[in-house]
Formats: sequence, C-alpha cells, structure tokens
Amino acid sequence: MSTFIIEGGHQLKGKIQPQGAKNEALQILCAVLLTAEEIQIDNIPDIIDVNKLIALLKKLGVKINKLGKGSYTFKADDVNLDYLESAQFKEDGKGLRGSIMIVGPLLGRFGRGYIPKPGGDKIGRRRLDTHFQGFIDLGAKFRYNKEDLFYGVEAKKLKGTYMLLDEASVTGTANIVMAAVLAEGTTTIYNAACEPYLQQLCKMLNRMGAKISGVGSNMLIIEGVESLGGTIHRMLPDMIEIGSWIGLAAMTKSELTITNVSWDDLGQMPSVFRKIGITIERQGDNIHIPAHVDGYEVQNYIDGSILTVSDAPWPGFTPDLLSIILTVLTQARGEAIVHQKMFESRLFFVDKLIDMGAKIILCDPHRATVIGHDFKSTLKATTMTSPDIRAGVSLLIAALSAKGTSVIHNIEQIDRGYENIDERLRAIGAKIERVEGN
Ligand SMILES: CC(=O)N[C@H]1[C@@H](OP(=O)(O)OP(=O)(O)OC[C@H]2O[C@@H](n3ccc(=O)[nH]c3=O)[C@H](O)[C@@H]2O)O[C@H](CO)[C@@H](O)[C@@H]1O
Ligand SMILES: C=C(OP(=O)(O)O)C(=O)O
Repeated sequence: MSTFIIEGGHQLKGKIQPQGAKNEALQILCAVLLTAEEIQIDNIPDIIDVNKLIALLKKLGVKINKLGKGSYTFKADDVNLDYLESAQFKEDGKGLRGSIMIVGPLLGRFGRGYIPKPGGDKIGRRRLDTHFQGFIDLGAKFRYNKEDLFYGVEAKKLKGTYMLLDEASVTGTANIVMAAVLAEGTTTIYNAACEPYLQQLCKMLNRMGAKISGVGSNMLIIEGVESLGGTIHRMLPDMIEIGSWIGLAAMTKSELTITNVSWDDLGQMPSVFRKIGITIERQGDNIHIPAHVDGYEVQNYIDGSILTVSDAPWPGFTPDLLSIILTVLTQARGEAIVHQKMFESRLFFVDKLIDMGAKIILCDPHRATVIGHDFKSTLKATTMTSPDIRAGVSLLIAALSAKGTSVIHNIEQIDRGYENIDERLRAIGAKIERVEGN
C-alpha cells in the first residue's frame, strides 16, 4: 500500500491537460478482440486498470506494439482461447471492472466468452444481469459457477433480436453491442446506455465495418456483419478527471486552465458545477476556472428550495463526480443535498470529511446534506485511507485545501484511474509526496 503526504492550504496555478478517458479506454481495448486486423489506439491513459487490461489482452495472444506515449497497435489474429480456461485467467480477470467487456467480443467472434466476477470499486452491489441477459437474448447458453464466481456464455452463432435492457448499464450496453455486431440479423437494444464512452465505441465499430445506428440515443439498431476490419481510434479526454480538476480549483481557490476538454462531450457537468457556484469559463476548447477568492455560492431552485445534485444515466449527471461535488460543497456558501441514486456504498467516505470538520449529515446510504463553511473554517488535516477511486480523489482535494499535513493511504485506488497524479499536481504547485509501498 502506498501513501500520499499532502501539505494543504496552498493555492495552485497553471494549466493541466486531462488524460484519455479511463472508462472509454476499457471498452475500446476490449473491442480489439473483434478483428484479426490491426487497430491503432491513441491517448490511452497510463493507469493501473488500463494497464491490467492491456496485460490481459497480451495473455490472450493479442500482439501489442507501443508506438509512443499513450499510442499502441493491437492485432488479435491469433487469440489464445485456452488462456480463458486457466487458473491465471481467474486471477487476472477479477482485477478490474472493465475486464467484463472481453466477454461480448469473444462470444461474438469465437462463440464463447468467460469471466471471473470482475473487480472495480467496492461501492455497492455491481450486478451483471443486464450483460448476461443480453447475451442470452442473442441466443447464448449461460453458465454460472457459484463456487468459483465464474461466468460463461457460449453460442454457435448469435442471432439478432429486440431487447429492452432492465437498466441502462454502461458496461452492459458496450458488452452487448460488441457481441451483436457479429450476430446474424438485426439487434435492437432499447434502454441502451449512451454515455460518450459508448458513442465513441459505436463510432469506432462503425469505422471497423459495423452497422450501428441510433448512436447517442437509448435505442441502438445493429445490423450484424460477417467480419470487422482495422481502424485508428483516439480516446476522448477523461470527463471525470476534468470534473475533478474543476473541484480542485474551486476548493483551493486556484486559477486553473484545463486544456482540450472536448467541451461538447461534457454534458451536464459545466452546469452542475455552476449550480454550486463555480465559475467556469469556456476559452475555445479549454476550461478556465478563475481563483474563487470570495468563495462560491450554491444556487437554490427558482422557488427558493434547496438544491439537490443527483446522478442519472447519460445525459444525466455522472455518478462518478458526485463524491467530488459533495466535497466541494463543504466549502460553499449555502447548502445542498447530494443524492447518489446508483450506488449504495459510495457516500460512506463522508465520515472522513466529517473528521476533517466538514458539516455533513449522511441521511441514509444514498443521501447526504452538506452545509458549506464558506471558507470561514478550513478543513483540518488528517490521516485517511482511500476507499475507492473517486472518494480517494475527493479526499485528496480536501487535503489540498486543508490546513496542515494530511496522509492518504491506499492510493493505488487513485492510481487505478488517474495518471501520474502526484507529478501532474506538483507541476501546478501542489505539495504532495508519494511514499511507495508502506
Ligand atoms: C468501467 C466503467 O465504465 N465503469 C463505469 C460504469 O460502471 P458499470 O457499467 O459497472 O455500471 P452500470 O451502468 O452497470 O450501473 C451502475 C449502477 O447504477 C445502477 N443503475 C444503472 C442504470 C440505471 O438505469 N439505473 C441504475 O440504478 C446499477 O444498478 C448499478 O448499481 O458505469 C457506472 C455508471 O455510470 C460508472 O459509475 C462506472 O465508473
Ligand atoms: C466506479 C468507477 O470505476 P470502476 O467501474 O472501474 O470501478 C469509476 O471510474 O468511478
């Protein structure tokens, strides 16, 4: 377990470039299994989860060539399906959430896909029913070994069909799309998730020869094709990282420019931060956050009632930024309710913010009321452990705004999704040191 030591209370200043999107990368990397031709992918973030998935692809026999920072070619022309039966795969496959998305492409192209119960954040139940029901609807036989927590699907040839997903699952939709592109006939997926990650995946698959329409909506229509070819794909900037840096700028009263954010793919994010009082200026494709020297004030609704910030499937506000919003609210002028509808254990980290002096009432596992200090009282430095990736970054932001030196253990959780975060934050003036493996 490694640790960050953070000296808080310093203003930051400068430019920060977001990494490529983690959750897009996990989908796109799995899609390389759909073709024997070469695929080039650019702007791949150098983070633990993505590197684990690249290592897994390599063990599956995918030929991988690093062209430069964040750029790789992949060629899945000799896939080693025996690896899927190995004890090693049972270990490797459960190391991250994204590994679940190898199942769809393997099933579509080779007629079988297996996966141990995947990892990822421990933020509540993370069921896989949507994924497997989709494969079953396409004609696959499903097996689940309860002892080993091992899932399997098999089919000689998938057949297109109409399906109504029980929920708009992000990885579930991606998985089903990747199976359906090689199925016989037409598949209609209604209640599909449509996050930019999925739009990017569908656009890439179409460039590879797939026939997907409805991209960006909650109804995808996929005409199956015989085979797919190679392409070049570039990952969007990571919108969750962008939101994290907006929160960081506000809480440390810093002037920051976040460069090349792909503004049109940010959805609700700018308006949600504006509702909690943060000034966000668009400068071309950059976001400029002026130093909030006089703090920031939460807006009420038109009728004067208290603001609620909640998550919803895209184009709603992403659940992955609610922990950061909640943390930023601890220093706002005013109060708000944060309602995390999707995950039932993602708000428990507020105990740590409360230890630091934040005024938060955890109403139930899904809802917290936050009463901002308006910087009249700063958070106090403390020692804490990062429970999940976004809570980890939220605690890091809190520590950078707090008075004194804080310690965050288990920062591997943060490294799962943020590339070289300590070095990049030091470059804009943060006082943060990494202590390896204690
Ligand atoms: C690797 C990856 O891409 N992970 C993301 C992906 O996870 P993942 O794809 O695992 O998440 P899902 O979209 O399947 O579901 C997330 C949670 O929301 C609930 N749910 C989902 C849809 C819905 O309409 N109603 C509902 O309540 C689910 O029951 C589950 O508890 O999407 C989540 C939701 O944006 C993000 O937090 C994760 O960062
Ligand atoms: C929950 C997240 O990741 P994962 O689905 O990989 O656990 C996240 O990125 O916030």
